[in-house]
Amino acid sequence: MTTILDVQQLHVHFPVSSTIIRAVNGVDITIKQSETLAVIGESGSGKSILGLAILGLLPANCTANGIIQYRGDNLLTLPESELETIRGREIAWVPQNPAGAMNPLMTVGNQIGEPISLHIEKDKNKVRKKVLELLQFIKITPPEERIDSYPYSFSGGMLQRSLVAMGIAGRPEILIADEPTKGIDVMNKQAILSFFQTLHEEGITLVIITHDLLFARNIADRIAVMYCGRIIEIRRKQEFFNEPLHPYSRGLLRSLPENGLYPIPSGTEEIGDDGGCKFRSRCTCATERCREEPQLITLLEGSAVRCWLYD
Ligand SMILES: Nc1ncnc2c1ncn2[C@@H]1O[C@H](COP(=O)(O)OP(=O)(O)OP(=O)(O)O)[C@@H](O)[C@H]1O
Ligand code: NI
Repeated sequence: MTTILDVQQLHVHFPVSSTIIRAVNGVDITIKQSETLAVIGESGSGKSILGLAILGLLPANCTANGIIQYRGDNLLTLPESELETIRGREIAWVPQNPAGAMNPLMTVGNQIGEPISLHIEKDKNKVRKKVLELLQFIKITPPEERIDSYPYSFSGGMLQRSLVAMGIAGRPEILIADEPTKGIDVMNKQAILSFFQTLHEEGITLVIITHDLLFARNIADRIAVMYCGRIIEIRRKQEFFNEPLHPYSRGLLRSLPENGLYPIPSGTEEIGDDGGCKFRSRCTCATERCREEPQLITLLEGSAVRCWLYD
């Protein structure tokens, strides 16, 4: 399969008072055209910052280094004007927090239509027709009655689905969605799952950032696990759920209700940036060697783990 996005040695650092938060700390990941990749990992592991770095939407108070190769360009060094033409049209972002992400003073229809009129179609009537189709697709019905509504009149699930519609309105090659199922009920989750499946069938490359392992299992071709700003395991979905390799991944799966809800132990000591494995204070398999940072060890094509157990 062809590579659509190649991230190499990505670092995103936030200098905060006397220290540096290494939100993304050396991520290497190759995303294949038309695959669905789920990025999982606990809160603060750097998932959203990784997504924002790809979109060129990082906050101003950070520094980013490395390579994000897309069609011959390093997105990290591309001028803002060029990033603007890529954003929405080629790579789109579905942000977390639907309520905060929409403009309360603009109708939902106009917001969904914006990427279409920016990138695809100037004719207002044709844009409206496309927005109606999108509303139908995300099951906000009847579209004719909903298109001129303001966000306050939508439920959380409807707003979340509207954000997905905004993301796909510009017909992007790559859609990156940040926690698309957060805080929504089972019905809405099911609806989001089926839109993503349809998009996947249409060949759109999907990167889904999620806490929800079961959602990841339903939707993904591959699973990438982040821990402290690094990818510690990336595997085909089936392999990952059958036999997770990294001790942290094994802990994640054991914490699922169906596997007994065993919690991952919290660390006994705070591990600073001493160059060793960040998980070692919580790891039951840790040895002396783990004071040294493990490399990402490639197992098969597209499959790797960062742990000395597999060296
Ligand atoms: N604007 C910022 N200034 C300083 N630190 C930040 C900023 N944004 C994020 N961080 C830090 O970067 C790290 C990674 O954050 P990120 O939002 O990517 O985590 P996440 O994996 O998406 O977490 P969650 O699952 O809670 O969304 C965290 O330690 C966070 O505190
Ligand atoms: Ni996040």
